Amino acid sequence: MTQRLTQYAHGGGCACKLPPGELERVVSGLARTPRDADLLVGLDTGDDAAVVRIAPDLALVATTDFFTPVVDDPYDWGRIAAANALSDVYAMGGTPVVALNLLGWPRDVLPLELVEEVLRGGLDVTAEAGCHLAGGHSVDDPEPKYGLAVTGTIDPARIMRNSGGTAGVPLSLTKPLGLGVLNNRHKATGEVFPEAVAVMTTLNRDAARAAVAAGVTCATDVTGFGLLGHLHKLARASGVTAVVDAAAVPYVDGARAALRDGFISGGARRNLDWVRTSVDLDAISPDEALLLADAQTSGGLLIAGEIPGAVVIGELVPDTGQTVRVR
Ligand SMILES: Nc1ncnc2c1ncn2[C@@H]1O[C@H](COP(=O)(O)OP(=O)(O)OP(=O)(O)O)[C@@H](O)[C@H]1O
Ligand SMILES: [Mg+2]
Repeated sequence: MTQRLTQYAHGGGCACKLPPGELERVVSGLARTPRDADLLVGLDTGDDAAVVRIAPDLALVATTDFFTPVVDDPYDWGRIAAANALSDVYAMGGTPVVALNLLGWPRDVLPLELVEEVLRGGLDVTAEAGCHLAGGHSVDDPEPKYGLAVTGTIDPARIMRNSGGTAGVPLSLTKPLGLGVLNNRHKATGEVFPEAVAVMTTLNRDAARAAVAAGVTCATDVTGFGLLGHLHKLARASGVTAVVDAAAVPYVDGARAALRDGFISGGARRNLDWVRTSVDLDAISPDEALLLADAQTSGGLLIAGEIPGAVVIGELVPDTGQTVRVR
């Protein structure tokens, strides 16, 4: 491949998100806007998507996500970005219905054939999700960016909120971690990690369906703030403490080696700095903490409950004064 897409990105995938503390500061003013009763999920708890009731038994789910290239292959990047954008609908328990492309492209430096591959990847994944891809918006941009705005539907009585967790419930994770360190290694060396690409392009659809069917009321997806960051948000919003068994957390092959070889992202360190004062990490090594804070792209669902095929990584307990305790 002559053009390495990741070389045009200052940071890759969900690791290019604004750091969590800064994001909460900039959106806090918006959350103070008076809220209509039909806005079932708004900005209050920083949940995965907005949910608006439009009929007694029907609500819309709306979300958007886009980011810089996370892999060099344009088709794979398109698939990953689309799976990631759809994921926020699944994380609420919804069904995606229509998606619009969001595209930034440095038209002077990168050939248009590459964009066609990116968009083909996005189209294939939205089609797999049974979601229409029916438009978009494109700008000339020094840095390539791609993602989707997605609208879906949801049963208002079966929303999985990040604030819906209760003590005594197990915590499950549906995809392995380590995507951030492996993407970082790929960007630095060009090595390809097919297992990581397979994980990132897998839809969270089946996991979400299983969770909704099991009556789960609390879930989120694990993306740029890492497992520790998203678990911190979930526990804080739910008013509980999340206990994690570090040894039970699954990783993609090669993740530990990538950490050992120094391919940790700035995002992982920022995530860790953000949660450090609220999280008890005394039982694990600094390296293990970095892996748990590793910024994921198109990661799995973190579910307060159990579903077939997901790994139980801990449980929710009554609030101990800290949001997360790793043991
Ligand atoms: N510029 C913005 N204006 C208003 N709200 C925003 C803005 N950026 C983010 N948010 C909101 O802040 C919250 C956290 O955003 P964030 O992108 O971390 O979560 P997310 O949508 O679950 O993303 P993902 O799971 O893909 O990483 C969400 O409720 C999101 O809608
Ligand atoms: Mg999310």
